[in-house]
Amino acid sequence: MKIIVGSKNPTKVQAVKDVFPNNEVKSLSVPSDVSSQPFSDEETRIGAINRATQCAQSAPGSVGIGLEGGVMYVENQLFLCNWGALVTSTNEIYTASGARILLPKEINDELTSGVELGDIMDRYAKRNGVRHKEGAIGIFTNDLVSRQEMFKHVVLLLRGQREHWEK
Ligand SMILES: O=P(O)(O)OP(=O)(O)OP(=O)(O)OC[C@H]1O[C@@H](n2cnc3c(O)ncnc32)[C@H](O)[C@@H]1O
Ligand SMILES: [Mg+2]
Repeated sequence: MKIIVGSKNPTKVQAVKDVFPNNEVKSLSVPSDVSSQPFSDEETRIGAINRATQCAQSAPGSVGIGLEGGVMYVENQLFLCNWGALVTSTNEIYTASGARILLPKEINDELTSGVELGDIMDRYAKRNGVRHKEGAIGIFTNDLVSRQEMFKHVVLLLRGQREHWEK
């Protein structure tokens, strides 16, 4: 069974390889068909499903996985949110969410003026390519949890649900 991940972002591709070490894992750049910076749980989840569906349809018999990062409000405070989706070759859809952590107010202000989180994070952390490495979650957890590790947990939730329901 071939697995196709809907992104070239190494944190996402490597998370899938970690969870499916015995499968062929390919990456494919597909649009999420939601905003480049999703602003709710719902929008982020739909982005993940859209990516996974396009991957599954790109090669008959394969499984598609979509991973999407976004932000969401909880009682007027902005949190990082993450969603994953796994779509089978018969179009069964499994979804799971990842960790949520609070983002500082100054990031909220820049995001609402239209800048993408990935770009804000590089300036904020004075690092390069944060979205492809530790991620915002790495920066704000003192590098204890990386973006890849967070996505790995999401992919484990996807794999486990599929195994449970297809038994
Ligand atoms: O190439 P793709 O797969 O699109 O990877 P991406 O890094 O753009 O990631 P997403 O589209 O899933 O994330 C949506 C936006 O939120 C940003 N983002 C989400 N989580 C992030 C994180 O942990 N660190 C840095 N940027 C993050 C990301 O850079 C985008 O601007
Ligand atoms: Mg993106």
